[in-house]
Amino acid sequence: MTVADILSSSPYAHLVVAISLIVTVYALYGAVWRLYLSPISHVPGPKLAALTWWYEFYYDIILGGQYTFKIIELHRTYGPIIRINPYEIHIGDPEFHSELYPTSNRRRDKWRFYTKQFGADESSICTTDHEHHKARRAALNPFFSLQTVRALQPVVEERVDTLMARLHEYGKNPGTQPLDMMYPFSAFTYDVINEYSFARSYHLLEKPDFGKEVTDSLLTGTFYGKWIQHVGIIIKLINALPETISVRVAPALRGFFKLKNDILHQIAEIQATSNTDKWELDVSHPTLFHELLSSKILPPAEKTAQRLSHEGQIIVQGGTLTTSWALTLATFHLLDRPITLRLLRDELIAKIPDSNAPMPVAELQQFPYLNAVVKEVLRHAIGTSGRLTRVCPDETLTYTNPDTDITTAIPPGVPVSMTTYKTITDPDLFPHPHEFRPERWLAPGTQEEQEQEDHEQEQEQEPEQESEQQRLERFLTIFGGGSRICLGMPLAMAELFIVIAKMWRVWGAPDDQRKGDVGVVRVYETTTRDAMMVADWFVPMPARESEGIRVTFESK
Ligand code: HEM
Repeated sequence: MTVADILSSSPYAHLVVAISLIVTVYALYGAVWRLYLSPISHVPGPKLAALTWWYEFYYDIILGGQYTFKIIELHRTYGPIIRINPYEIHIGDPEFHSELYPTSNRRRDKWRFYTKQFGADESSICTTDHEHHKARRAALNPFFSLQTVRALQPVVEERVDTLMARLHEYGKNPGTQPLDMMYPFSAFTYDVINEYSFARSYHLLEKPDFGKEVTDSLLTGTFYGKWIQHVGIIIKLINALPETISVRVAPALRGFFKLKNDILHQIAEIQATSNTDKWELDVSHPTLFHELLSSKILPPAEKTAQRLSHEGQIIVQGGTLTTSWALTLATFHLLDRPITLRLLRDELIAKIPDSNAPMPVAELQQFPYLNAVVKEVLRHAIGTSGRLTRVCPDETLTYTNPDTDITTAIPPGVPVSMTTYKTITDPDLFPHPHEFRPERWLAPGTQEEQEQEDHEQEQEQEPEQESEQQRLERFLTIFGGGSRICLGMPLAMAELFIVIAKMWRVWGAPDDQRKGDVGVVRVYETTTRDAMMVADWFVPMPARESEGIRVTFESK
């Protein structure tokens, strides 16, 4: 059959051929543009990644959260600056962090492809425009400032005491199953963020299974993130369906919908008391929504229930799994490397003679070994394992490769990202990166010697010279950086310091029993493999077959 035969065989044949031609020419032009004409065509990287999104899709969706690892491998092949998809550049040099995420007011927008994954378009974390984000963030900041967190420490402490009581009760029953620590710690962080922000506690800590379903649904939500990012239509379709149908289509999202609805419901309740004498009176302390609804910074359009619910949703999601994973890893690593637990307990017992006395965070943060443990725990926990992408709309960034002295210009408007996981596992910065070594954060010598040394150095050195420890801290970019730095950092730090101090002040390991201990904690069939990230679902995920970080408690 000739082309002429085909064209004359159907009245639509001409149309089909014309459309095919247009699509082919368009695809060819797109390919040529991406490979040779794009403003970032000069940046090294695999041609396939520059040509098509399917490259990233393959690693993240088909192989499951693997692109972060692939990016690190690509850096080894192509150098510190690479192109990782048709539009985005990735930088693997930790020194570039302060340039990409500056603390000054240089504009840093976000990229829609990055923000899509959170499924809460009107929240601060998803706000692409720099100035718009600044306004939204300014309204949130006072509620999560260091001062507010310290003032609301009793809210955190009440939940820590409940957590401790639950663990003690658990340990009284020798026949009970080992505990996957992610559940009690997630119950704790979930209760805290809800009580702290919305004066509402779900009391997951009091539930027999520590509210496992809630933690599982939050984990499922993170799994959907990459799908939403790559196949955005999914969330649109699910949202367009009536909820009764959407929970059937995606039953794993049931918990997520409940979270959204609860938040919307609470906002409506608070809005209803506005301008009445019930405003603030029906809760134990002002809530985030009281703060936002009465904000003088935000215009009315920013105070809609829909927008505030997006803000609330991110705060609950962001405030739960990140910190609970860090606490879970702290439990494992301290028990897995007994010398670290022994040194920590020496310090806690010496500095906190009465284990029932209040432990103000500001004081705990002065304990050198506890500080080192928290930093090392954060480094292992990674926080957000995915790359953080920014767009500089009005400046040309330049990156100079320190090995070759070659400078690459990054035109305005190009999405650029860095990955904290790469930095904190870099053996040149953190030797034996997968080992738990709090001592890397301590200066050599005793604390007193070090203080003396620091003092002498201060006298001798130019003020801008940084010590090795300060340099390492600069690379501990777990909370992000610049104007978009984690909102909940002071709260997360308070939770980590208080829980680790309170727990290990009174619980010992089998070979480390002290006077006044309430019991013994043992690792149960858990190895370092269970504590390692093997997939990046924006938060780090351990191996699928892992049964979690499991321990047993034996109360005295
Ligand atoms: C160890 C615990 C935590 C880690 C490692 C962590 C990490 C991060 C990181 C890396 C970002 C920046 C994301 C970006 O650049 O797009 C971020 C943002 C954020 N975090 Fe956290 N986070 C933690 C705990 C918390 C807690 C307890 C809260 C509760 C309030 C929270 C709420 C948020 C919010 C609302 C944002 C968005 C801020 C904005 O865009 O202005 N996080 N977090």
